[in-house]
Amino acid sequence: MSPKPFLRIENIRKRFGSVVASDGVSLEIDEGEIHALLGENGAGKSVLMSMICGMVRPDEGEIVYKGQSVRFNSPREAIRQRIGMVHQHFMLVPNLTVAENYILGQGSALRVINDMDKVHARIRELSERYALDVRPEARIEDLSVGEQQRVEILKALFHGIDLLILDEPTAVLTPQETDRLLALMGDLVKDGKTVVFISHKLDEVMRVSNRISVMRDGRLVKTVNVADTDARGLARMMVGRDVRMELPRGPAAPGRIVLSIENLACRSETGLPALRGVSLDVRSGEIVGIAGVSGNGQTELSLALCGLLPVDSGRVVLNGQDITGLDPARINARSVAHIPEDRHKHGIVLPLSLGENTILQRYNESPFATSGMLNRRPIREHTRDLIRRFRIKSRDVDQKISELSGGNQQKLVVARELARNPDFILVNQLTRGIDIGAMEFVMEEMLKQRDNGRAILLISTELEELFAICDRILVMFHGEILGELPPDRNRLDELGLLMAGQTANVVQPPLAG
Ligand SMILES: Nc1ncnc2c1ncn2[C@@H]1O[C@H](COP(=O)(O)OP(=O)(O)OP(=O)(O)O)[C@@H](O)[C@H]1O
Repeated sequence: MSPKPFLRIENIRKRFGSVVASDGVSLEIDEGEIHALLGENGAGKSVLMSMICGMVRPDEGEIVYKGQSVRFNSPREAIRQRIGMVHQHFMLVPNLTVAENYILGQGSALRVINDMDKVHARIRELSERYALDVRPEARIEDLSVGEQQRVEILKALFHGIDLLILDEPTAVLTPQETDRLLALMGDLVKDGKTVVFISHKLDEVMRVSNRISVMRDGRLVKTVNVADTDARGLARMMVGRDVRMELPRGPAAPGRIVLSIENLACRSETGLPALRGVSLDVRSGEIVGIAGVSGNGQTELSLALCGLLPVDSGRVVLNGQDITGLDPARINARSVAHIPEDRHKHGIVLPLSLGENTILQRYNESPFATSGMLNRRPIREHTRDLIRRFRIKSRDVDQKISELSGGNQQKLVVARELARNPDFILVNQLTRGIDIGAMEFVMEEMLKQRDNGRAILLISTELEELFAICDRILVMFHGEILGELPPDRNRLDELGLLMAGQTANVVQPPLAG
């Protein structure tokens, strides 16, 4: 007889108005396994996991955990039963320390650990045991995204968990941080814990999981052993068709210089030098990639280009005009599209509707407004058109964008920005959170924009994305451009060396001008 499953979900249903997020899902998780959950954007992965951790209440169905039927009314109740979840967007209070975040709202549950010294000691102990590098006194706002994620994971361990659910944990991590996280999952399992993680990255899913469940349209398609499948088969199961791993594309035909960056220097939000004299040109009809380990000035480069970070010295010239130091609205108005790295901070306004988000920068433009009044019909028609073309899974244009799945929010940002017919498109992490079927579509759209003469600067930590659509790749290290390479996968080693800051044996780009 097979052992009783650790967690059994039976015929779970969840609707949001007319959207069926879970349509009778049954799934079993074994104790001590790493179980990956795959599926297209909006397939219902996050909602399903949120029901297990008490964030969302199912309409119907049963969750049987450690042999008992359970129904959690809040994440706190789930944590009491030793189930923790780390969400796509972290739930930490930025101006508090790590330790303060952990005890926030704990009340009487903290009787056992009733003074701060003990809390700090416990955090240090767990941090050391799992090599998490988390300092209890560190303030959340001073930490990088990768560090904040480790703080979230340690928070779950601090409260004591047997089951850890991670929602797209590697989307925001560098390759090195990803390796570290995957190793951590292995360590947790060795300590008797069970891990469920959601991902769109088939290679990492294949690397660490024991079993993989694929969801589509609110249903479970299948659960497979990792040994019985491969990336191509998984992609087909997810999307329902074969996904091309290589995009066909013709050579670029670069024209005039659209964007010219000259010796740009600026500091990060925390006041440290971030760009140390960056110079580059982007011509019409080409996609220039910026590769690099994140934290080497890419964030500051994109923020400075769209007026969100002050420039210390140097110039940014767009279509022959100096735009250095202009405010974001003025830069926007000069035919610059921006697909930001952090969509919640710079891309969308969560409490607004899809329609309102679609015209964020055009709310006083014809046909969307006349004499300061919004025209609902053209806004709705334009939004509906984008939803249809980009296959954005949504209920209605008046729906709040916060109700969309993460990948569908990203698709809306990409669709909105490309629809503005910009001369220059600045992209930082194009496909973050987007499923592999939609990724193919979004990358093809970028190539179409290139062929229509747009100038595109694509900053990415995903080398595959850079190889797939860029015409040349520049490498950033310590706030400088260290070199340039063609998008040739055979030169991956050279690219890796440049990303690590080593310039020996690498051909330098010709001097600009
Ligand atoms: N609070 C909500 N109100 C309305 N609809 C919602 C809400 N939360 C989720 N949905 C809808 O439920 C469906 C499933 O969403 P879910 O976030 O689970 O998708 P996902 O598989 O995690 O997608 P992604 O890969 O893009 O993160 C989507 O159509 C989404 O718009």
